[in-house]
Amino acid sequence: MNDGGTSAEAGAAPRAASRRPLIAGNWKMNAGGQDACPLSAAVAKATRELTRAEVVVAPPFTAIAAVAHELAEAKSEVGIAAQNMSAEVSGAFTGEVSSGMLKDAGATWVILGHSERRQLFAETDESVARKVASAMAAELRPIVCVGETLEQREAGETLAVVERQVRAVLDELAKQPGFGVIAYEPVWAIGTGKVARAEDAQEVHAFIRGLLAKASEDLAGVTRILYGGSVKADNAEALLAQDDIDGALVGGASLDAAGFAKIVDAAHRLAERAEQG
Ligand SMILES: O=C[C@H](O)COP(=O)(O)O
Repeated sequence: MNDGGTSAEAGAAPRAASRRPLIAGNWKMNAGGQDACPLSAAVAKATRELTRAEVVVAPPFTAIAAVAHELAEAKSEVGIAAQNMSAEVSGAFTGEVSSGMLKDAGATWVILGHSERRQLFAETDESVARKVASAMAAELRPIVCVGETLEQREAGETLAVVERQVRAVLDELAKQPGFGVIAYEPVWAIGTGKVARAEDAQEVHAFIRGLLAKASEDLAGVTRILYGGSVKADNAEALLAQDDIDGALVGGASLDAAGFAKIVDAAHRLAERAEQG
């Protein structure tokens, strides 16, 4: 990828055994009603044996409690993420949902700073950083999304944009290395079917790891960096095989349990192969 220069060294830390691949399904504003439980049950069933990968689903707020109940009944290891939360703990914030409410409902993860939140709901690096701090204080694991728009990419600004977004949350993530996750999602690849070339994605992931290493080598070694943007069963393996791609944040393809399970399977098999040397 030809992009503007920045200072972080790429690929600062080798793939660590502690970075179990994580495949998270962001349902976005879908499957928030009657369809949430059958979908989560189908994901649980289809991924049960794929234990080398960690699996998370992110239903809309309205379905979190029902999905948590469904997964508990199934004795499933599939985790639950919310798609957003308030940085505030409680009070007069009509329409907002706090970290405590999400935990009570059964979430242990929260997606923060998704590009749809940044673009459509005016979230900024500062507001995302506040949310990350609030989530971590409540022991809710953040999946922090970063990524450039097409315009920024074409202007050669990819690494500068990603650096700015990562730096905004670096101090928080460094407080508890490995607790939070970063998802690199080039905005032009989200929901468009235009997936980043694996080597281009790897370059940005290595760059992000280099930024983490500036805070601490430990942080760089244990932080999982997911790729997101039109990940599907047929392109997952090439992406997940990259040294610094530790999983995927899947949108559209996570609404089909069988297709989603194929992505999890790719991560599981790659991890198995890596273990066998
Ligand atoms: O959170 C998920 C991403 O926005 C990717 O969505 P997508 O897989 O539909 O492109």
